[in-house]
Amino acid sequence: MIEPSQLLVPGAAVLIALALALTVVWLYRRRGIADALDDRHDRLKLALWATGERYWDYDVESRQLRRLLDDAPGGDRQMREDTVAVEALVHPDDMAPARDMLQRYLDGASNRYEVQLRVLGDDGRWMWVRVRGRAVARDASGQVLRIAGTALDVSATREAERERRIAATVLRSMAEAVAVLDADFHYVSVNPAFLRMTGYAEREILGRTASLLGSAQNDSALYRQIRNHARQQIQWSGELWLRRKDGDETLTALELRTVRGPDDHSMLHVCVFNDITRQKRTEQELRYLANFDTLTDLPNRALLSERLSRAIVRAHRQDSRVGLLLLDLDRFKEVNDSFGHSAGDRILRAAALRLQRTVGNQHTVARLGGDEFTIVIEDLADPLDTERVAREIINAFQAPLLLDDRREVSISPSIGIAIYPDHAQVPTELLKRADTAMYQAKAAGRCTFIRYDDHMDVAARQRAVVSGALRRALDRGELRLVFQPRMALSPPRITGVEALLRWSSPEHGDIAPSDFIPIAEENGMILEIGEWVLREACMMLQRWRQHGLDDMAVSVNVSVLQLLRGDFTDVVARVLDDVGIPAHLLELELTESVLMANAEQSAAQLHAFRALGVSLAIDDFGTGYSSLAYLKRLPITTLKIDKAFVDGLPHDAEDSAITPTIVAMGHSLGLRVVAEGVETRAQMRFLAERGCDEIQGFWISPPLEAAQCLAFVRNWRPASMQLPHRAPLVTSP
Ligand SMILES: Nc1nc2c(ncn2[C@@H]2O[C@H](COP(=O)(O)O[C@H]3[C@@H](O)[C@H](n4cnc5c(=O)[nH]c(N)nc54)O[C@@H]3COP(=O)(O)O)[C@@H](O)[C@H]2O)c(=O)[nH]1
Repeated sequence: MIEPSQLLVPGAAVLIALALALTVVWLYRRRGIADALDDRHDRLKLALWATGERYWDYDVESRQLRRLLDDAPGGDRQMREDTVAVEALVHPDDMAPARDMLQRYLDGASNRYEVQLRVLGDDGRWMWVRVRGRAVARDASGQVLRIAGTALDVSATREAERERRIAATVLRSMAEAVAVLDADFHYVSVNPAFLRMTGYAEREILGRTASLLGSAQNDSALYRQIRNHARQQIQWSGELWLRRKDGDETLTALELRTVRGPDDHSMLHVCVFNDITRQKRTEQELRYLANFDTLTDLPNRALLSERLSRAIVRAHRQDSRVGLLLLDLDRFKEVNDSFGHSAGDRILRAAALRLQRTVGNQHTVARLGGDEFTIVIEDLADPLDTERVAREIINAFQAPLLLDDRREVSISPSIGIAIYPDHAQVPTELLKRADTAMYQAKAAGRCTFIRYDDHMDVAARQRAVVSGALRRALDRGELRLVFQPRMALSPPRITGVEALLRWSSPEHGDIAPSDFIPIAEENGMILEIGEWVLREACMMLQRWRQHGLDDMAVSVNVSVLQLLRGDFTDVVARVLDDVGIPAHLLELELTESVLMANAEQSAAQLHAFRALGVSLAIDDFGTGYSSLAYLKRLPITTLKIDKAFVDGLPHDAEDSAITPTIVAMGHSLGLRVVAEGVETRAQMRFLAERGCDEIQGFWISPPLEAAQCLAFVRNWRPASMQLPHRAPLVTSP
């Protein structure tokens, strides 16, 4: 029989064994669970490490944050963690957004907690983290007690994003047009400046090939060159025409670089375009302005010098000659002043055209300025060829130039010729020689050409010396006036004198007015000298008036420059006023050519002189090209027949026919007619018999010093002249 105690013992033992077994199982399972947990923990740790995320757990009430710190995986299985107050961790500026987000989440406005903020890193620096979390514990009423989640360091991403945004903003706001093309030269990105430059919308460009903007102005070799550079990843820069959507073409400065695309495999061509159309145009305009004369479109002095230099270098190499023609339009200034400056411009343009047509395009025709032109003739086989060209030019100018539809003007050239290497070796000297020759052509009577020779230089140098001396002559008192009496024929009496200028230079001796007045006109001194002459002549007359010669008049020669000076009427009025002689006793003599060339322009001024009461004479009448129609419109009082028509009287048939005609014509216009250069009694008789009003010339008296002139006039008696009775007026031979 089994004792209950015996029964108990095995039962207890079973129980104990069972308990032990259970304990072992439990312990075993617990160990298994712990192992499984450790495993999961490691996996979580691995996952967090792999994603770069950090685990955190936040206690809403204590506002403490428990962090699982980021250790290297596979090492210590004890995860390091710490607990910090949120305020100690989060950047003060980001506390508010963090709290706001928390509140929204706690209020249920957001189904997860997500925010980006700066937290203090392990190294003590702020770093941007993206924080995400959800509630992991709630109380019975559903209130969130804890939130757990992960935090990811996004500093680098944010920096990259910031840089991308800056780059995009810069690209958008860049003045330069930027286009990015893929490896096959298709547009993949363009900026607004590019769209503005090309006139296309973005959708019309993206995906299209670069040839969309191709221009025929670009050489196909240029495209090949650009593409080759791009493919070889060599930077390319240069000029490229782009054809806009509207068909217009834009010249651009292109900078092309090839870079790796974001995937690191593909190539992207980044093109930066600058619109240089205007800059180029400005450059071209500047180059044009620097080298061409804008009025005639001919090369200017600068370009001429360049071409002439090159021609000389070539001629030197080939042992050949270069001819240089320097051409000046005769009396252009007078024509210009007469017809007005815009007409003058038209004449210059027409002259330029005629020159170019005459010499042909193979020779350089340039405008040096004013009415001066040059022609460069290269490969001169014979120096005489320059004269042939000069002759052709003079012939070409025989036909008048068209001023406009209705008017035309005849203008002749004077041409100076110089030849390399015969006359000079360098362009400047060659030009000087041609200029000297041109002056000689002018002096020889204009409308002609003259080839330079060495003697001419002496004359040119002398002219320069005289010009310099003349500038000092007034101040040094080297100028004086002489006076030539003028006599009325019926009844005979001395009516007045013509004041004539004389220059006695201590260095150069007596210089004739015909030599120095053109120089004074050239260098502008005539204005000062002319005013001096006017004042001196009036003062002398006033002195003679005080000696009883109170009905005598004085004539003063007026040069074209004085006439054209706007204030000459004022000068005359002031002198008359200062000196105090009656205006009608002053006569201004203007040469016929001056007056005719300036008829239109100066008519108003002549009327102003007449309004002052001053008399006006046409000097050297018959030598110019006056028309009666013009004469009639001018308020002239006197006509002075040029000595050239008096010289042949009374025997020369032409002079004998012309002078009475001029007398009759003058009278028909109501003018007083004076014959100049009367040297003989026979001339005087002829003129007196034909009704000429007055004479002047050596037969009465040569020009006299002031004192002698006064004595001459005072002592003059009509009987001494043995004057004839007036013959009937003859108007034709
Ligand atoms: N603008 C100015 N021009 C002036 C002035 N003074 C003179 N001149 C001009 O110079 C030119 C030459 O003048 P000049 O050498 O004085 O000769 C004058 C007379 O001496 C000369 N003359 C007069 N009578 C005779 C003569 O019988 N025979 C002869 N062989 N010569 C004679 O003629 C000149 C006068 O010419 P004109 O003026 O045309 O009446 C001359 O063109 C002067 O005008 C000045 O101050 N300003």
